[in-house]
Amino acid sequence: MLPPGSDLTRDLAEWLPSQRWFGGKDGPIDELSIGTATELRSGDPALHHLVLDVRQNGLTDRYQLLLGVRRYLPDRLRHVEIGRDSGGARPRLYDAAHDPDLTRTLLDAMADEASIGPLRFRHVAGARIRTDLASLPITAEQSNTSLLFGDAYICKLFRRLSDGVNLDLEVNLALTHGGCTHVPAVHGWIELEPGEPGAEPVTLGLLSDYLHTGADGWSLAIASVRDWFAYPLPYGDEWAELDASAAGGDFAAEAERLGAATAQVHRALADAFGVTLVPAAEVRAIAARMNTELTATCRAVPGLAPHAKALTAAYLDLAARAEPMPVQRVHGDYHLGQVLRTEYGWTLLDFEGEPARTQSERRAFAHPLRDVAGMLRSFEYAARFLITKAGTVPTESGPRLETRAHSWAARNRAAFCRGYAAAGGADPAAHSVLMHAFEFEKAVYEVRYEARNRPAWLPVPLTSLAHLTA
Ligand SMILES: Nc1ncnc2c1ncn2[C@@H]1O[C@H](COP(=O)(O)OP(=O)(O)O)[C@@H](O)[C@H]1O
Ligand SMILES: O=P(O)(O)O[C@H]1O[C@H](CO)[C@@H](O[C@H]2O[C@H](CO)[C@@H](O)[C@H](O)[C@H]2O)[C@H](O)[C@H]1O
Repeated sequence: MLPPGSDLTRDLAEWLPSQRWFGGKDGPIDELSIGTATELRSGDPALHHLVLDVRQNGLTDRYQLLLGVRRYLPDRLRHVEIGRDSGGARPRLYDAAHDPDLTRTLLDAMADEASIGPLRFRHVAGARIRTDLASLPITAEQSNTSLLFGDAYICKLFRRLSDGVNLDLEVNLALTHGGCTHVPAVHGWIELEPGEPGAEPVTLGLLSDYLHTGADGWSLAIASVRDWFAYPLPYGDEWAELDASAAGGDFAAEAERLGAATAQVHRALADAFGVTLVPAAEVRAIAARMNTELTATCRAVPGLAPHAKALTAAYLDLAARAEPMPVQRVHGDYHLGQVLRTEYGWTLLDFEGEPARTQSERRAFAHPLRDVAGMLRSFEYAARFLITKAGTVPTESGPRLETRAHSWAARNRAAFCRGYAAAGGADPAAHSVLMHAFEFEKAVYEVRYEARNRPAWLPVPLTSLAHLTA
């Protein structure tokens, strides 16, 4: 049984701001109410699914919570307790995503395709969901919470809920059905019935293959940069002549394979969702929007202003192109942290798009080279990450390291583009106007993202812009 509503909402309002995934940390919670409460398991422990309506600054966001209820709380769950111990006067409450005794209920319900209150649990046709696995939450800094079920599944529980079908579910289901092997296969999902007739269900969770042998692209790339930075320079001052292929941990072959996998996923996305042509007039409007974002970001982050002229020139070139532009569904927030290298090749994750964009902006068709530009930005980031983390590179400093970073980025950017074009994607070298505009657009987004979320990282996009616009 849940405690009285007023106690529960007070406890939740106190607890939410301390959660990594809570998106409203920059302001107070004006009001918190319980939108839906669904008992998924009775007894002790009990499991309730809650949708919380959280009002801040005149806007309401919805969050989901698996609420565990126990008479006695074992030590292993103390760190996720919600509210205070009342000395036995009422049961203890906690975040049940951390309780494998309760999360098993999700697998059972997906295996049975159960409908419980407004919740529907689903599995893909013909899938046999294993229900004998205990869960472990991934502890990485994430905006959602993912549970690992043994080595078999990863279940991503979306914390802040968006209206309608989640993009990750939509894209992964379509690509899985189309036989694309560069995304983790989907096994099941959880959804909330729409509040209004005719509306789409709201996706609550997604159960996919857990690629337990995978290593993420960012870690692999950083290992390669570290190796290159530590590579001794044999010919006195001739360091500027060296290219990054000299180091043992060269990443270029992987970058090339990643480019090929990206082109194959773009082809699969085009097959699944179609391709349309944006007329030239609309391309001009896109270029104008890029410039508006640039102006707004320069106001917020003055360090961007010295690059504004070069960026505006690239947007004007795009506007002057006077050609229709083919567009399709794309990844939308493509970077090295979104790809996993397994023994079978590269796998792409997280098709949810840029977190700061609206759902319809994220679903909108775009030119596939936008993703290519996103990944090129990521090579720039990887190349400079160790430089901004002062003290991690013992050998050289300042301009010399920047030269090394530049040569690593150039080598891997070229390899990625080569792999992309060779596998049938549009050749980035033949579309320099698009590539410049898309890469600058992404860099502006990054400047804004870093200024808001990770100010210590702001020099990374700014330094790389200095190189790209020189
Ligand atoms: N299918 C998977 N197999 C293995 N690891 C995964 C899988 N999906 C996600 N991960 C790991 O979880 C991390 C976060 O996943 P992601 O989908 O990007 O979540 P979020 O939207 O919360 O950032 C990834 O960087 C990756 O390391
Ligand atoms: O992965 P998310 O969907 O949360 O994407 C956001 O955060 C990313 C950082 O985690 C951010 O990516 C930027 O930093 C990366 C290194 O940490 C780098 O590889 C990317 O190229 C760079 O854009 C992403 O932009 C943001 O939307």
